[in-house]
Amino acid sequence: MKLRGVGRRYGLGGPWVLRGVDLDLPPHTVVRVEGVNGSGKSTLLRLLAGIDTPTEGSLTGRPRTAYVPERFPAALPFTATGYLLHLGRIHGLGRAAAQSAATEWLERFGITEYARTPLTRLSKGTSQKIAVAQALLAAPELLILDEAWTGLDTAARATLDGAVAERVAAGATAVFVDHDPRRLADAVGEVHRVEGTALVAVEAVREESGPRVRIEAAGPPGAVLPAHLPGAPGRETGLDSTTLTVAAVHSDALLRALLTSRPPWHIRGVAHLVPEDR
Ligand SMILES: Nc1ncnc2c1ncn2[C@@H]1O[C@H](COP(=O)(O)OP(=O)(O)OP(=O)(O)O)[C@@H](O)[C@H]1O
Repeated sequence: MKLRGVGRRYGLGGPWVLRGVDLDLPPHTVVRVEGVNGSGKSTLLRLLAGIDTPTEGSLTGRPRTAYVPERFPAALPFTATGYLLHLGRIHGLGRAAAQSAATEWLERFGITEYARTPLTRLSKGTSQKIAVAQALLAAPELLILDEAWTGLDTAARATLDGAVAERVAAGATAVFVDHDPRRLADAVGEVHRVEGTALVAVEAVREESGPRVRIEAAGPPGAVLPAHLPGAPGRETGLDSTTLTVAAVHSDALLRALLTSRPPWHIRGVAHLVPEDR
């Protein structure tokens, strides 16, 4: 998805919260959005999620999108499963697929026992698990997470981290805001900061100066590597294998992308590079 000249202000003649925002969301990428309190991070995420529209400028190329808002509207008249089924249908799943996805995500978050509990009777933590589960149900291509980890226990945070990694390895883009600067630190590919009304790209210094990993991969005869791979690895094609070099922060996502591509690639070797190897 591309944003060009996007601006948002609230009310007639209110101050601009965001203005002149240009942003490309590449596949296979985790994008962190930073900024001080009240700077416009949630405003940007709502625009990306498609639940708000810009006052000016354009968003093009809308992928299948799912969104975890900063605050989950817990007063809805559904049971946990009823809500997940409803959202699954909204995300385009058929009845059976929505049912099995709802069951799977209740299990993954360890809340199967609350399947029939009304949302209004769930604890804050369990409600937040439902808020996250509804976004993961239909394998979105763009996953927008506004402080989605807040209120989750340690196990659920790890489940969400793993789910983000799965989606990104499968080609999705994940955009998130979180108060913890270490959140998804090993997976973040791009950082953007809201400064004033502008969105500024933060240099991924860590990527350029940090450790790198070399992966030797072999595909079936004639197979071509996907054009977009996590971390945009350097490629060297050998006789019967390809050597990919990538910032270590992207190596897990790259390995997953190779192993889960169709047809899958075989991993012959993985080496951590020390600076003199480069
Ligand atoms: N629906 C709205 N109506 C009017 N003003 C709004 C609305 N939503 C946000 N704002 C204003 O827009 C500005 C940016 O708010 P936003 O919630 O996007 O910031 P944020 O960076 O996400 O803040 P925080 O870190 O506190 O969550 C604030 O001044 C806020 O008061």
